[in-house]
Amino acid sequence: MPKSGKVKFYAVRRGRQPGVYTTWEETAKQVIQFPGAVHKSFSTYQQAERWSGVSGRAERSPDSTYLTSQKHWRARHNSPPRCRPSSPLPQAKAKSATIHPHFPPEHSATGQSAGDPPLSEQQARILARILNGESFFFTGSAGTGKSVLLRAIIKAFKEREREEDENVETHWRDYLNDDGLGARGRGSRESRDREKPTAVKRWKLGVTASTGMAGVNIGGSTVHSWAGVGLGDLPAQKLYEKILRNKITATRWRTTGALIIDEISMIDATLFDKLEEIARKVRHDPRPFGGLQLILSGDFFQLPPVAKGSNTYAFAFEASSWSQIFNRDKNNITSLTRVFRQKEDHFVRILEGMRRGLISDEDVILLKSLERQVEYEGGIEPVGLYPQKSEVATINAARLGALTTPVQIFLAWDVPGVTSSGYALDQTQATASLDRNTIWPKELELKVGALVMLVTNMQDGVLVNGSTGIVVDFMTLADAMAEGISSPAAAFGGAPNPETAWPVVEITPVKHASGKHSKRVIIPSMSVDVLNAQGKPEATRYQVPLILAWALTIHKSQGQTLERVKIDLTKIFVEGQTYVAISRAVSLENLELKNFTPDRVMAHRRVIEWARPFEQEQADEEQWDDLVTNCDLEGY
Ligand SMILES: Nc1ncnc2c1ncn2[C@@H]1O[C@H](COP(=O)(O)OP(=O)(O)OP(=O)(O)O)[C@@H](O)[C@H]1O
Repeated sequence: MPKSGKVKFYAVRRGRQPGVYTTWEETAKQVIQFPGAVHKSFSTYQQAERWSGVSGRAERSPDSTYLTSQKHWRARHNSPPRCRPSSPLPQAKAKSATIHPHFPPEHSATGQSAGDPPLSEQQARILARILNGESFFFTGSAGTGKSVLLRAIIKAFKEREREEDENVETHWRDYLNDDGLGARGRGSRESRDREKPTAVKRWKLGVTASTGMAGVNIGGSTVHSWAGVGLGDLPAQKLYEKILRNKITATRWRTTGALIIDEISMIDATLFDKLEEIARKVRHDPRPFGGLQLILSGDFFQLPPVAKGSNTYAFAFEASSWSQIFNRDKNNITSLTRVFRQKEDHFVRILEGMRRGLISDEDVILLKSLERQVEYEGGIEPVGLYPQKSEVATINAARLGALTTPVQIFLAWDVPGVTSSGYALDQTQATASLDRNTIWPKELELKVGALVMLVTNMQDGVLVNGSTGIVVDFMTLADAMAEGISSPAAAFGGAPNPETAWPVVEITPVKHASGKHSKRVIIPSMSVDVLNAQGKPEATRYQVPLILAWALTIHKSQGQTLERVKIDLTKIFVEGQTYVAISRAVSLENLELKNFTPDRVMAHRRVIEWARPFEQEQADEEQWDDLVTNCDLEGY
């Protein structure tokens, strides 16, 4: 159960059997599909009982309370553990505090990329397990820091890979040059015994995602391109043969130690199984995924795989090979539980219910009350989120057209590169790839007064992907500096033309983070790469990293944190869409919601059923951890 505070007791006021429950599984039985169900979570039993209005009917189940670690407990005891009467009261949960991780040198995690916050204890623990070579799937509600953790993992692997490259080079030199003849020669006993360096590099990491845009966001490619499977439509055997014909792709499969796939919720089961089979065959290794360490990230409650022709899809967790890699025995699925994006407990709780398709009557009333216009000081409007592309284009064009100030057009400069198989793209292909895989526009029309959103991180930790503002002027870099207008350090990376007048943007003040203020910045041209599977640019676009922000598709907003949001839910058409949209907002105060009705809250039934046991088990384990941390246990 995600928490900004600690949640332990579920009070059901209206449901099949009102009362207090200690597990979500029991609670869900009372409220799911019960018309008008009302429930709420509390950190103490007394509060929950009072709120439920039902006394003496608590369904406290010892079995569920001590589920996972009780295996260990029961090996020695006949009864569940109890705190000694003299034991101190439970403390605030230490594990939700932010800490700087400490690891032994061989597993040191140097942490997050520039501008990211330090990892929480839970994020750091997952990083440590991944650096120990375990395949791992980390999931979690929106805003629990999956992307932050992923960036830290990539950074740690890159550092290790550099060290490993140096070691492998030395190892080969020793292996080949021993006795001056090489190990293939007559060499000494020592040289014959020397182990041949392995082809697989443990720290060589494939950085991929299910979509091009998600891939660009983490500095990787699509998993399709990395794997050399094109659209992945052919049978596995045909794809395998295709890969063998391409030496570079086959070598990539064979030498990689670990593979990241981000936004795994959008990969369907058939592709997952095909990749697994290909991995075994290409790597000549019978283990699942050919022994490749798999690092998956994503949230199945968010956007599902894109349905093709038949309009049906199966989730990756329904793939037949999934449970060979991720299962209870390995304990290698973890849900990040602390929500960082939203600070209000109440909002976090509403989102948590919504993620599972649940909404109480009280919360419906609250969400309906958000259909109002929020007045912001300084007049910077919220970003509008809509389900459909066509709506977005119309709204932005109309709003820009209504401004009477002169238009400034910034044309992107696209530079073709090469694909991972060495094929040089032409100009049209490069532009098509950039349009498909990035949100950066080919042609950007701006006017003073336009609402814009930044589409890249500025590495300063202040201006981030998703920051919004209003264009207030156009200036050369020199003039802006003379006027004291700040220019992000990253802005100089693209060596922009000194004669060009670039947009000056008044950035929305960030209310919910300390040390951040409204400010004017000049945003010159910068660059974005679509990388091929070898990490080299397949195409590069130089452009001002802004888009019009009166309207944005919910799809493109995935992964973003938005300070001021306006959402129209009229045309919601897929499970998870309402949740993705609303969870972009950081506060209820700065959220405008149009046309909210409970039926817009849809979660996929198969995802709910799949997630329940492991989320339950994790919640129980955390309760267990609390118990042993906070209690002086009797019986040991
Ligand atoms: N350990 C942390 N300490 C403080 N803030 C954090 C931490 N981890 C993440 N955050 C912040 O929480 C917000 C959401 O993080 P992030 O985008 O990584 O979440 P996510 O789980 O990937 O969300 P989504 O599923 O919506 O894409 C960001 O503003 C990020 O800086």
